[in-house]
Amino acid sequence: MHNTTSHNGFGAPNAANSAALMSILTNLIPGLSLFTSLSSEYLNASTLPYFGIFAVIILAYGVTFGIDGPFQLLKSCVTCTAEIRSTDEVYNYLMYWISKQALSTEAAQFVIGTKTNSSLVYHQARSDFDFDKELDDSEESTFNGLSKTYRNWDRMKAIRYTPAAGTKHFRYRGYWIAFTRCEENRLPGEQRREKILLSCFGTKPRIIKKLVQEAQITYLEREGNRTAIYRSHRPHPGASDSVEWEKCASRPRRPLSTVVLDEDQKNMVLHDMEEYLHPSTRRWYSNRGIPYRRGYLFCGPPGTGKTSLCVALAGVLHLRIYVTSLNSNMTEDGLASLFRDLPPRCIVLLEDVDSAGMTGKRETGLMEKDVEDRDKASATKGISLSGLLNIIDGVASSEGQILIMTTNHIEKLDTALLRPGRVDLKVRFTHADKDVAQGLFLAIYSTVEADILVKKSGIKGHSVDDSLLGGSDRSKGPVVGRDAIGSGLGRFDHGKSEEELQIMAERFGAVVSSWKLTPAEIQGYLLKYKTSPEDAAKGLEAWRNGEEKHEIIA
Ligand SMILES: Nc1ncnc2c1ncn2[C@@H]1O[C@H](COP(=O)(O)OP(=O)(O)OP(=O)(O)O)[C@@H](O)[C@H]1O
Repeated sequence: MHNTTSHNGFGAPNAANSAALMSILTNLIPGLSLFTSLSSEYLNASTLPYFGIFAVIILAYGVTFGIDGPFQLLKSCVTCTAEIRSTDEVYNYLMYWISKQALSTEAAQFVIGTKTNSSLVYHQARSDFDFDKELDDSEESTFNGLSKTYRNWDRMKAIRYTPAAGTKHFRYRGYWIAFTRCEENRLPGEQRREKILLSCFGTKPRIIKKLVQEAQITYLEREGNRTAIYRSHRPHPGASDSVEWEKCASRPRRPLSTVVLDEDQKNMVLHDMEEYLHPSTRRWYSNRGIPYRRGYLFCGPPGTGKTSLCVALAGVLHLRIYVTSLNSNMTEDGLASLFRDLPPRCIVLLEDVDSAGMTGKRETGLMEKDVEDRDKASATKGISLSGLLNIIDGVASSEGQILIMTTNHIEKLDTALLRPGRVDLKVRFTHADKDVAQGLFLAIYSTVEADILVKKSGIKGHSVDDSLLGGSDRSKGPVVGRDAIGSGLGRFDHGKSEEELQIMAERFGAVVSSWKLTPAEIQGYLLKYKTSPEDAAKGLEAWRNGEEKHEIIA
C-alpha cells in the first residue's frame, strides 16, 4: 500500500479553486478520478486542467443530450469494477484490511468505530487488548488495585478507522485502485446496506482479485489461534425466511483435554473427523460414489459437555463453527438458505434436533398421505422432518462439512434422522462417573500448561496443536506437575502437591459420582472454591444436604 492521492494538481496560484473544480468533476464524471490520479503521478501537473476541459465537454455533451451512455461506455472501456456487498463476508475482509492501511486515517474524512462495517452487525471487531500481557506486567494483585488500573477492561473494544463514504484512491502493488464506499439501492422500508466498489485500470481484474485475496488472508490470520463461532440471526426480524450467519464470538481455542470425557470416546471422534477431513478421503468417497459428508449425533442431558466437545474439536481441527437451532422459529427456507451459505470446511452445530417436528416417530405402515399430513402440521410449528432430512442430505453436495446434531432426547428422534449417512457416529454424554468427577476436580486445581506458558515464556515444548490436545501424549490429559515446572498460579496457588491433589481428586470422584450430577453442576460447585480444594472437599456434605447456597438471597 502506498500513498493516497489528493486532487491538488492545479497550478499553485489557483490551487484551491482548481481542487474544488476537480473535486466536482470527479464526482460527476465516472472514471475521471482515476485519470487525474494517474496523471498527477506521471504527467506534468500543468496538463491537468486539460483533463478538466475535456471532462467539461463530455459533461456538457451528456447534459445537453441527456445521454448516460457515453460515460458508461468510457468508463467500461478503461476501468474494471468489482462490487462487494455488505451482506457478504468479503465485505468484512476488505473493511478490516482497509482499516489497517494508512489511507483510512490520512483521508480528510474517515469513519471511527468499533466495527469495520456500518449499520450491520456482521462482524464485531475483537479487542486487541492483551489481557495476559497486561496482567503479567502489573504489580497489582488485588481486585481493587487491578480494577483501578483496568476499570475499562470489560468495555474496551478495538477502535477501527475506515474511509468515509465516497471514493479514495491508492496504489496497490504499483497499480491504481479506486475504493468507493457507498449505499446499496434499497426498496422503501428496507434496511440501509452498504457496498464497496473496487476499480482498477484495464479490463482485467487481476489486481483486484489479488487485493481481495490478501484482505482475506489478513482477516483470517487475525483469527490466529482462535475459534470463530457464527450463529444464525435474522437481519430483518419481520421476514421469517431471511436468516444469515453472524459472527458472534472468536474464542481462544479450547484444548481438547479440558473437556473431561472418556479418553477413548474423545479420541475416537477426533480420529474419525481427522480421517474425514484428510485431503485424500474426499477423492476416495467420490471414486466410490459415496456422498462426502459426515454426521454426528451428540446426545445426553444438558450440561454434559456436548457443546464443549464441539468447540474443542473445532479448535484442534482449525475449523469454524456455525451454530443454529431448530428451536428458534426457524423455517425450512431459512434453514436451507443457511446451509447453502456455509463455507466448504466447517463444523455445523445443529442444536436441539429433538424440538418440534422432529420428535414424531415415523411409524412403520404409515400411509404416504399420513406422513405428508404430519409434516404439514409440524411445518406450521417450524421445520418438518422431511424438510430437515432434505436439508441434511443437501449437505452431501457440499464439501467437507461436518454436521453435529445435539439432542437431550435421542429416544424421541425418528430413525430416519438417525440412519447411517445422516448420523455416522453417535456420542453419548452422561452424568459424571467417578473418572469424570475426578477429572473435573483435577482440571480445576491442577496447574495446566497455559498457566505456566503465560508466566514463563521460555517453556514452549509443545506445538500449539499438541498443547491443544493436552500434550504430545493425548491420553495424559491437561495436568502438568506443578513441582516439576513451577507454578504460575499467583493468587490461585493453593499449595497442594500433585500427589496430594491426586488423592483428594480420587476421594472427591468416589463421593460425587454416586449423586448423578452433570459435569456442569460439578464444575459450578468447584468454581466456588477455586483457590481451595480443601474447602471444596469440606463443603461436599453441605452440598449433598442442599445447604449450599446457589443463589444470592437479598
Ligand atoms: N465433560 C465436560 N468437561 C468439562 N467441562 C464440562 C463438561 N460438561 C460440561 N462442562 C462445562 O459445563 C458448561 C456447560 O457445558 P456444555 O454447554 O458443553 O453442555 P451441553 O451438554 O452442550 O449442554 P446443553 O445441552 O444445555 O447445550 C460449560 O461451562 C462446560 O465447560
